[in-house]
Amino acid sequence: MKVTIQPSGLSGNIQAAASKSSMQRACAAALVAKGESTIYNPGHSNDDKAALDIIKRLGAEVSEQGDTLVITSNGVKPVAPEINCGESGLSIRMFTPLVALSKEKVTITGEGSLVTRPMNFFDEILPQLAVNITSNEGKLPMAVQGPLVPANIEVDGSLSSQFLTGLLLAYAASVQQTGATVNETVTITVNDLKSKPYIDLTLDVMQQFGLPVPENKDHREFVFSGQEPVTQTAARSYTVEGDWSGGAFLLVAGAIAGPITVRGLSPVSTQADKAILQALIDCNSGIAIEAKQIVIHPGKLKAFAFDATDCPDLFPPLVALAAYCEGETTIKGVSRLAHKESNRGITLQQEFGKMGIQVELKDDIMVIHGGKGLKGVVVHSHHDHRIAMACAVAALKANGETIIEEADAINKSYPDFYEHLQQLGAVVDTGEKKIKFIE
Ligand SMILES: O=C(O)C1=C[C@@H](OP(=O)(O)O)[C@@H](O)[C@H](O)C1
Ligand SMILES: C=C(OP(=O)(O)O)C(=O)O
Repeated sequence: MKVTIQPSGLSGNIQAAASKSSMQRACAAALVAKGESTIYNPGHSNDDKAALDIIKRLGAEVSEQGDTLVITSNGVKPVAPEINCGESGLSIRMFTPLVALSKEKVTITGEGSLVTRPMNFFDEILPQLAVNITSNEGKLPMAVQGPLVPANIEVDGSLSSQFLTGLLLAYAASVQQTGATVNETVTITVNDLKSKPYIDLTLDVMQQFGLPVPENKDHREFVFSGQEPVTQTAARSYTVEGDWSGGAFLLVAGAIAGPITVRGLSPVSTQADKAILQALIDCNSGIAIEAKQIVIHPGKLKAFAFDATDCPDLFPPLVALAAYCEGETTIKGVSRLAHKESNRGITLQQEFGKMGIQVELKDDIMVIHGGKGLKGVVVHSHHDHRIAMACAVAALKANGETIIEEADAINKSYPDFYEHLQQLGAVVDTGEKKIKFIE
């Protein structure tokens, strides 16, 4: 799918989409926490759909009640021999240890970029937890057979925090259901953990679903205390948070082409990408952060310095912002980008290069030479949702029309993104005819 964007000014209000990080964790927690979970504000991105399909295949029942989902689960009880994680890195890394809670052998597959993303963490770690695993040399497909038995282990957290998210949920489920560590403790020790706030989100969701929460010793050791097995748990409800990762694109769009007001982003969220606020302040955009909304408009934008090591998904919106900031913006953490949906350091360099913005990669630092104007050209998403969204936002003040190829990549995290830009007044042609109903 091609999307064409004309230079546009924005105005008005928009509600941020549901966070796939929050929604996918809620699906996993509802599966293992047992009993009934009511999920408010559920997301409908492809990654969210993948997570819902996975929990159904692992035995949960999901019913839609208006805008709400009710998930009923009796723990991990696979009803299919295979789960498909679509293109979701979080789903595969979070659900693999959960699948391994069962004694059934389950095959784990995925699609698109996921088949080339590294999973060898599991080849090394799961056998230490009594799980049989086969993989395609550290890639998909994998097959696992448990039941996983929590043990004291030491893991590497430098490639991704998502593996740790999966282990934390699996240990919590096992401790709660089998009381495996009654009278003792069990510890996951993590070396060089990156994307730390994502682990805070995991612990927050575990707590909200009544799962045992380990003691977090400086993001270095996670210590579960023993407890008696729990057979019955009370019903619970969870509201999926507004998405700071997708919301960052809206906020940058406001800083480039606003004024706009973004609602539904909680200032007290543990989401990593809330850190976009600091960059928006540092670059001199006009921003007012209120309890229930953020109002943002362009200022005399200037270059800024930012460390995105723990919030790597901010690179694409930050590059779009930096392109409009006078001077050399530096962003640290490029090495975190190699194994996302595309190799994002390179794809940002290529696509913004086409728009006339020089992006340099110097070891772990990205330098963006901004403030000289952007050309309206044809760019390509590399089938990466965040590259498509970065290009779309950058296009808003280019000197002519921008065409984004494979623009439908946004469905992975933010299917309503182009529609939201249109609602804010951007001239965006998605090739889809809109039928207007007259009341
Ligand atoms: O746990 C999560 O929800 C995520 C963690 C991050 O991955 P890494 O931990 O691999 O950096 C992030 O990039 C990804 O989009 C979502
Ligand atoms: C990298 C991403 O997601 P995941 O790793 O879950 O596929 C992302 O959303 O940018």
